[in-house]
Amino acid sequence: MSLSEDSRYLKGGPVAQRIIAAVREDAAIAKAEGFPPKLISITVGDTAAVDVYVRNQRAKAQLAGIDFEERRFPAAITAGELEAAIHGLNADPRVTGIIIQRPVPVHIPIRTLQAAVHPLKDVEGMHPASIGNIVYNQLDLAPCTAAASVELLKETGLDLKGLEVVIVGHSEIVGKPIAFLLMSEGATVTVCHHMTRSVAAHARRADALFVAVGKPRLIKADMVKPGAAVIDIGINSEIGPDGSSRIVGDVDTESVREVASWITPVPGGVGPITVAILLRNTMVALSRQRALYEATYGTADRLAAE
Ligand SMILES: NC(=O)C1=CN([C@@H]2O[C@H](COP(=O)(O)OP(=O)(O)OC[C@H]3O[C@@H](n4cnc5c(N)ncnc54)[C@H](OP(=O)(O)O)[C@@H]3O)[C@@H](O)[C@H]2O)C=CC1
Ligand SMILES: Nc1nc(=O)c2c([nH]1)NC[C@@H]1CN(c3ccc(C(=O)N[C@@H](CCC(=O)O)C(=O)O)cc3)C=[N+]21
Repeated sequence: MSLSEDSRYLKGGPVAQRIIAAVREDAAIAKAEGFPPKLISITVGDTAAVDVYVRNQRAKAQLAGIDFEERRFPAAITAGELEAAIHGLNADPRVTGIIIQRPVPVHIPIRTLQAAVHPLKDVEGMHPASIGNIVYNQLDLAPCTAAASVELLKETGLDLKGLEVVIVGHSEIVGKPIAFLLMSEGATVTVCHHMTRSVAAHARRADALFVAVGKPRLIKADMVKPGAAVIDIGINSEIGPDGSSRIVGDVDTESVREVASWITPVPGGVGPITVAILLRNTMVALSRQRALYEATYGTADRLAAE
C-alpha cells in the first residue's frame, strides 16, 4: 500500500476543503447582502518563516471569495507606528479581520500588537479577550492552529470525553489554547514543556498526543502508546539528503507510524486546516460585526437607505 493510501494518515486536505466550501457559501451570501469579507495580513520585517503560510492564505482566501490584502512593514518600524496602523484598520468598516503574522522583530512586543486589534476583528483569536472566551467554553473563534489540531483529532472519531491527551509545547498560540479547547470537550489534559521531567513518560500514556515544539524528530516511536493518535503541529524547514530544503514536523513519522493508529503528515496535515480555520474565523468575525451593525442601525433602516 502506498503511504498516501495508508488509513493511519490523518490528512488535512479533505477537512480543509470541506471548511473552505462552507466559507465560500457564507462569503457569497454576505457579499450579496452588502457585507463583503476582507482579511488583512500584517507582516513585519523578515518574512521567511511565514511566507508559506501567507501564500496559502492568499490562495485559499481567493478560492473562498474573501478579499485578501497584505500589508508589509519594514523591520525598523516602531511599535507605536504599528499600533497606529492597526487602529486605522480597526476603524475601517471595509476591513473584517486582521492577522499579525509571527514572528515580529524582537523590539516589537507581539502582545501589545495583538491587544491593539479590535476583538471583533481578531480573526486569530489572540486578543486577551478572545483567549478569555475559550476559557469560558465559548469555542466558535479559537486560535487557528489550535482549532485545526482539534479538528483533525475529531476526524479519528475518538470520543473526547475522558480521553487522555498529552500536549508537548505550551505556547500561547498553540499548546495552551489546544489544552483549553480539549478541556471544554471533556478530555483529561496534560501539558508538557521544556521543564517537564520526562516528556516521554507522559507522552507514552497519551491516547492522543499533540506536538508543537519546533524540533524535528523530537517524538520517537518509544514515546508513543500503541494505538494512539499523534497530531504533529511542527513546521520545520530541513535540508534533505539530496541537498534540497523540505518541510518536516516534530514527529519521527517513519517510526511512529508503526506504533500509532493515526498520525498527521507534515506537510499535508494540520497546516492546510489552519488556513481554512483562519477563513472560517473571518466569517465568524463578520457575522459578529453584522450583528452589532444591525443592532445599532437596524436592518430596515439600512435597506431603506439603499
Ligand atoms: N501548522 C501550523 O499551522 C503551525 C505550526 N507551528 C509550528 O509549531 C511549532 C511550535 O510553534 P510555537 O508554539 O509557535 O513555538 P514556540 O517556540 O512558541 O513554543 C515551543 C514550545 O515547545 C516547548 N519546548 C521546547 N523544547 C522542548 C522540549 N525539548 N520538550 C518539550 N517541550 C519543549 C517550549 O517550552 P518552553 O516555553 O517552556 O521553553 C514551548 O512551549 C513550530 O514548529 C511552528 O513552526 C506554529 C504555528 C502554526
Ligand atoms: N500569527 C501567526 N499565526 C500562525 O498560525 C502562524 C504564524 N503567525 N507564523 C508562522 C506559523 C507557521 N504557520 C503555518 C500554517 C500553515 C502552513 C501550511 O499551510 N502548510 C501546508 C503547506 C506546505 C507547503 O506548501 O509546502 C502543509 O503543511 O501542508 C504552514 C505554516 C502558521 N503560523
